[in-house]
Amino acid sequence: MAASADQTYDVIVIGAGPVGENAAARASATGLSVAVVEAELVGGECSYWACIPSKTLLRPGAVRAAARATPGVADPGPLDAAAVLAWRDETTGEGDDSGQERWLASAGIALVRGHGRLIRERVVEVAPEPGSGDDDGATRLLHARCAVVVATGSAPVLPPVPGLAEASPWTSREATAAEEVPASLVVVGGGVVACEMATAYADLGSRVTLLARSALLGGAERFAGEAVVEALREAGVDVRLDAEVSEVSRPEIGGPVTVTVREGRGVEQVTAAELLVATGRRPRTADVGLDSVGLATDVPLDTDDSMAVRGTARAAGGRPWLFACGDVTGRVATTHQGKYEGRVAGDVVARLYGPDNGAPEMPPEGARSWTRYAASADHTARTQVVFTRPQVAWVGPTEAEAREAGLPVRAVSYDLSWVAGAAVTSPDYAGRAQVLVDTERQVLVGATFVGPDASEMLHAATVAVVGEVPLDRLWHAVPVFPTVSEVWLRFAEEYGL
Ligand SMILES: Cc1cc2nc3c(=O)[nH]c(=O)nc-3n(C[C@H](O)[C@H](O)[C@H](O)COP(=O)(O)OP(=O)(O)OC[C@H]3O[C@@H](n4cnc5c(N)ncnc54)[C@H](O)[C@@H]3O)c2cc1C
Ligand SMILES: NC(=O)c1ccc[n+]([C@@H]2O[C@H](COP(=O)([O-])OP(=O)(O)OC[C@H]3O[C@@H](n4cnc5c(N)ncnc54)[C@H](O)[C@@H]3O)[C@@H](O)[C@H]2O)c1
Repeated sequence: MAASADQTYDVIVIGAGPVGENAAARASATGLSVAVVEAELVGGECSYWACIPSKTLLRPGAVRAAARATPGVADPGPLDAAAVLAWRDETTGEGDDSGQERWLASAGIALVRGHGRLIRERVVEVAPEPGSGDDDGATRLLHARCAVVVATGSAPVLPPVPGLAEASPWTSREATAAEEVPASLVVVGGGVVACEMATAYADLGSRVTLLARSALLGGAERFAGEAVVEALREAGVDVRLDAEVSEVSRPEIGGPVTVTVREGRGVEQVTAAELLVATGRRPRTADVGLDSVGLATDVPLDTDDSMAVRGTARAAGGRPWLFACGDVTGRVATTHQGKYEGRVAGDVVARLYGPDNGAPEMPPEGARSWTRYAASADHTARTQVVFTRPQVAWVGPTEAEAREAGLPVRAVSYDLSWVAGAAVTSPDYAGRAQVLVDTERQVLVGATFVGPDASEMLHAATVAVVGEVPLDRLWHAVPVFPTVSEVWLRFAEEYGL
């Protein structure tokens, strides 16, 4: 459904990434009229330059490693890089978002292509983006009868290193969309993007150097980052920790790039065919017109747990009119957690403004925890998987974070290679898992799994954490023999049950 001329909708969502789409779908399903404004591609960063292409680039290496670790399976040899990149293109649709556009239409959601910006309360100006599709070159105004949801995502940050910007380095966009595999690659950063892309490009045959200023995967348990360092080194990646990049030089764009690195032992230069900078992202709030409604720009949009933006005037009846969800809030930067926030925002808007469709009553602010009207899991049960080899998957706080928050926790750790399921997976199976038990309440508050396919083991822990399942009840959740999930029995035994 293409929108035309200036129009009024019940709800306007700025940004049609995975998060905006979810907010729009939940609000629209209740009968509210909804328009989403998109400046680039419907589906957002995740579909074209982030989650989907990166996971496609990582999967062939994981399959090859599994084959190599299984007796009797022939070594598949080097990856066919051209075939991997072609599969990546297939999964991203090569930037064709017509499928997502059809999905919006089928859900009855209007799509307005262009750059959306608030110009006053509940009024969004949409300026055409060159080449963005069905615009007729005219700026249009969209009026929201009820609410505006900002879901504009985030953009990569380049640190202010002399010569870096001029060297035109790759960010995650270029790394996930590359048409060729560079012979050598320097990766700056030690977070999720750096670790995943170092793994993928080493798999694809690049000679990779990873420069991290501290340990790897700072948001995860330390033992997880250490396992990734070891595995990357085994895969041939030159991992340098405590390495500060002080200068970058690239005499010719497209030519070799030289990075000056300060390490404990002195100053060194590393030259490679390409440079990837993966030093974090910032919420995209600079050009959304937030100043027109009295909010600061270029900082994360501060929301409460109903995803209502704090600091804006309220509509009649004290109802909030401005909501935000996903990366733009700075709460959590993953697709799944952002989509959860999008569902919360959509449900809150629908309950506050929509027709009565039998949805549960919304409790007063402060009493909404664990209802569909509050993104409570953002605080206590956020989940993340890093698709390195080994994979790193966790829910809830790390042990250090839990202690800092004053929780009385005991960490119970177990070597995954000791369970029968590991022995029948591979003779070389390596991994570690840890749960955090709140010793006063006798429930799990966090868990970390490091190992092959750890991603698929996480959800059991998430259910236990969110459900606050008492340990003596968890004892009756009998894990299947011989699976790696038998570690759950070992956790209980180690804890003393
Ligand atoms: C390399 C990489 C790999 C990742 N892998 C994973 C993963 O495996 N799993 C995971 O959970 N997360 C992953 N993430 C994180 C994930 O991509 C983000 O958390 C997710 O995309 C956030 O969704 P969003 O809808 O908030 O923002 P986005 O996906 O960024 O979407 C925002 C949309 O808003 C549009 N927009 C912005 N401003 C305007 C405006 N003013 N007007 C109109 N439209 C506008 C943009 O064009 C975009 O389409 C990865 C990130 C990176 C960089
Ligand atoms: N599998 C996934 O869920 C997945 C995959 C990729 C990205 N993401 C999300 O995307 C977001 C961005 O990822 P990211 O890896 O860019 O950020 P990040 O915050 O995970 O890591 C940033 C890294 O850059 C380093 N750094 C920061 N400033 C620096 C500087 N000036 N010089 C040198 N190093 C510097 C930090 O120490 C850290 O190691 C993350 O929040 C992540 O959640 C998720």
